[in-house]
Amino acid sequence: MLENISSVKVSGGWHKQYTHSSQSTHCTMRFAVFLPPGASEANKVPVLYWLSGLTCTDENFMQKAGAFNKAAELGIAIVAPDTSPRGENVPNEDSYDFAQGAGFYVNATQAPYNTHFNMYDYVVRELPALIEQHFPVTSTKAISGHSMGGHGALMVALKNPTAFVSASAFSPIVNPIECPWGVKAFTGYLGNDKALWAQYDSCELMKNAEQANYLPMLVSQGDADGFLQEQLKPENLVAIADKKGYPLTLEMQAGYDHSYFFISSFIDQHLLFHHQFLTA
Ligand SMILES: CC(=O)Oc1ccc2c(C)cc(=O)oc2c1
Repeated sequence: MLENISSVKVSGGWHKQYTHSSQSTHCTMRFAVFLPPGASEANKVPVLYWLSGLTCTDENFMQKAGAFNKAAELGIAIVAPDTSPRGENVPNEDSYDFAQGAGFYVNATQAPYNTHFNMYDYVVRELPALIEQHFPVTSTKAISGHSMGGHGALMVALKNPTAFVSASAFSPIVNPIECPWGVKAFTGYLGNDKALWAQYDSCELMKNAEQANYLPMLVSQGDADGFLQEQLKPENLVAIADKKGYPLTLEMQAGYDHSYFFISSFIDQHLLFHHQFLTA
């Protein structure tokens, strides 16, 4: 049961927010959807799923990315979930990079996180099913995200190559098992089983990808991003892609940082990238 909590007209389409009771995270979840002009049961549109980064909610991308004019022009719906389960009964920590606001798009195995922190199931299964049931969209999907959400987008696409037509990311954490944010989150959510960690690591997943399942992938990275060397390490993914002939394009952008100023500067390019596969 969806509860509509806001509806605002934008770029000729509609931005709407909803809450619902989630079977994956066992709490109330919120998401936002942008429906382009003309989307209807008679004219269903494809969907770009956007996964946000640490500390974000469904609102950051929708309010700051400036994606609506181009998405409206291209006829693409955008769905932005929250970045974690939330609420009084959901475990939390006094830190920006773990627990509420930092679900890392995994299914936690460790108590007390394993009841609610099942963001992988939520974004891969529950949310798309809900979206396809309640909105005028097709089942054709692409996925993108930023930082922790860039990790989520690439990882989810690599694990589900037939569910998505393309994947992209801004400033993604491409190798979480080899960076401080990822090690902290995976230890907390998944325990010490490094084989389980590898199942959520884009570099490890790309190493094992079969050519028949390769997806077009675009990564944008600012070279003035303070997290580039310690946390993000896009060169690790590029090395694997080059070795395997995986169709990954990394675009380094001079002078850009980790913020939504960067995302808003290149979101049109990412929408055009996805559009060619969403409409193929
Ligand atoms: C709105 C905004 O700027 O979001 C934002 C800021 C910083 C970060 C960091 C440091 C990591 C991340 O995963 O996401 C993220 C998002």
